[in-house]
Order: sequence, then structure tokens, then C-alpha cells
Amino acid sequence: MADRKAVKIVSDQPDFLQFNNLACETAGGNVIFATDEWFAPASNLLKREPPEFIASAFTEYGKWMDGWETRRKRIPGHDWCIIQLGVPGIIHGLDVDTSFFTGNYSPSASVQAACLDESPALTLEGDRTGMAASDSQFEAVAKLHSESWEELVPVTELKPGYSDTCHNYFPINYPSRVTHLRLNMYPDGGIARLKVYGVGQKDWSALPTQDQLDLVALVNGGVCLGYSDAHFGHPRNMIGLGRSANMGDGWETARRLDRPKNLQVDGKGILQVPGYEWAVLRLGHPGVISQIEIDTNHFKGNFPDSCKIEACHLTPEEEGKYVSGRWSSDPGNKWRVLLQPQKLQAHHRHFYSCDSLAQSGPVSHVRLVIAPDGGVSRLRLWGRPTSTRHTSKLSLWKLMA
Ligand SMILES: NC(=O)NC(NC(N)=O)C(=O)[O-]
Repeated sequence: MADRKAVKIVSDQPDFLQFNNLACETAGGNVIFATDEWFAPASNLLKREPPEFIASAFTEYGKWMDGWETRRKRIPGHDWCIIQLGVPGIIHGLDVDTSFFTGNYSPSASVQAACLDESPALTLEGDRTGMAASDSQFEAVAKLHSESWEELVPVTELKPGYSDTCHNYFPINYPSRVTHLRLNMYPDGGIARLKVYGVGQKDWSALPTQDQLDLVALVNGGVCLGYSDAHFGHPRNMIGLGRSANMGDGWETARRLDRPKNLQVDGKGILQVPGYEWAVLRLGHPGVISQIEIDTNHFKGNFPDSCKIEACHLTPEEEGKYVSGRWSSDPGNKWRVLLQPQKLQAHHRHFYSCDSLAQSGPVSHVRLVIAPDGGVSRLRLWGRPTSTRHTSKLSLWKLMA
């Protein structure tokens, strides 16, 4: 399976890679305009799967490439595209990934950001035949919606798409909510993927307080802050849109090596094992949880035997203590059981309503514990936001050993 790739955290990788990809097509990200898409469409930038190279693949336009690739420019100007984020939010870092673009990568790029009320009504078309919109045409349309596009990344040289140079990481320190990005290539060329790492920011004031919603959903500002293991799939996948596409679209740990040689179960049929795995998530807004869904979709020979959920309410300052440095798996004994240990089934949606939940107060963080290991495709925490606002300050992400 192409995207079932081990998430191996290498120490020189930036912390921001742990946040959500707000531009991913599976989160609703969309390219709304590109100056030129001769060799390969800009929508490829937002694909979830890692870039591929197929040596024998050609189209009538040239070599098939898995990314956005424009013509060799023979007229003034440069190429650019506009991306509407699937989830508007605060951006903490970018990866301009040039994988497999070697003799045809874009030598330099810059990125601009805007917070637009709605998508610009771009009727301009970048195509494979004529010349696309000029900068002045674009400005005329975009300025109707935004005073200015802010520079997130100045014009910067990119590295070519060899396996050891393809990731061009840019930490971003920009405190405002972003809805759209403009990616500029100077002057032309190819970029495989644009990953936009950050945390969603929802306008909670517009929401009737009686509404129940999934408080941990990516689109509602949920974010994974720590985990014990993510060998096959990152826990952030659990808060993605809709049901999971495949096993790669979920949280999957490696098999624990401390499993007893002969397994035993207790009276409830739950395996007696010493080890477990965990993931901590911060809700988009503190709230009272009244229904939980744990979906093991696609995990058939590798679903966890059991799970439980703990929860707590932390202020941003308290959170800072646990997240700055290393997230402690036991933040000052603040965890309280929300869902008692439950036996799980393969490839199944498990629903737990208020009667099964052990507490009713407002919570801001949860810890999903699975035993001994395995995969969970989705976690949904349905509830009502409470009036206290959790200002999500930037959480420095660190992995635990
Ligand atoms: N061999 C190539 O990749 N050539 C060209 N690109 C594609 N995709 O065909 C080019 O000129 O950059």
C-alpha cells in the first residue's frame, strides 16, 4: 500500500511536522488557480500519498510527473498558484517537497498568505494551450477580497528532488488565521507536494451553543500533541474528515515486543498485557463530551484488543508545562477516566453514549490508550462546547522517547 509508510521521527526533522496538514486534499484543500499546468496539474501538490516516480510513464504533454509542473517559460513572469486551505488556521511550518523533480525542479519559490472571506471569484484560467493570467489580472481579482497578501516565505532557493534533498522545510511564525496561500515558482519548474502544517481555527462565536459537534475533529481545531508510537500511521489521521480511505489513513502502531508468549484474558475477555500505546489530543474547544465513536475501519488482523479514554481540563498555561519539552504521559495526575476499558472488534464502528461515559464535566484534552497495540482509523468526540475559550497558543511539539 503506497501510503502505509513508517512515521519514523528523525531528530533533525522540525517539530512542526507533527501538526495537521491543513492543505491536504483529504482535508478539503483545493487549488483554485494556476498559471500553467502543462506537464502536471497543481492539484497534485495537495495529494495525501507520497510522490511517486514511474520511469515509463509519459503523457501526450511529456513525462508524467507526480506534482505540479509548468512549461519551460519563454515569456516574462513566473508561475504561481492559489491554494484554498481545507481547514483555515494558524500555520506553523511548510514543506515544499520537490521529490523526483531533478532536472526540472523549480529553482526558487516563495509563499504568500491571506485570510479571505471567501474564495476569490477567479475566472482566469491557467491551461495547457494559451498563456495564463498575468500578475496584474490576478491582483485585480484578489484585492477585491484582501488588502494584501502577507509574505510567509521570501523568495528562497529550493533543493532538487533527490531522496536526501527533496524536503524544503520552512518554519513559520505568523500569528494570524490563514485561508489561502499563493505558491510562487521562480521562474517555472516542478514541485511535488506542498504540505501546510498547522492547527485549524474555527470561528466558535458563530456556533449556537446547543449544537453537538465533534470537538476533536481536524476541521474544528483538534490536534494531536503527543503519542507513544506511530510506526505505520500518525494519530492525527484519526481526526480526519469522513471515514478512513484505507489502513494508511489511521493511527497504527508497531507490534509491541513485550506481548506475553502465551496470552491470557480476564473475565470480560480483555487481554492481560503489560504494554499499551497512547495518543494525546487537544480538542478544538473545551466541552462536555456526550458521545464517542472509535472506528477500527480496515484494521482487521491488527485492531487493538481494547481501548480506554482519559480526559482532563488544562489551561493553555498548564498545557505548556506538559507540551513544552516532552509531553508527559501522566500530567500531574490530572487524567480522569472518560471511557472505561472496552473490548474492540475488527473493522467496526464502536459507539459509546452518555451512559457509558464516566464523567460529565468540561474537558480540553483526551488520551486514547490502546492495548496492546494496533490500529484505530477514527476517533470522534461528540459534545457541546463550553463557554470558556481555549486560546490555542503555539504548542511546541516534542516526541517522547
Ligand atoms: N524529461 C522531462 O522531465 N522533461 C520536461 N518535463 C516533463 N515532465 O516532461 C522538462 O523539460 O522539464
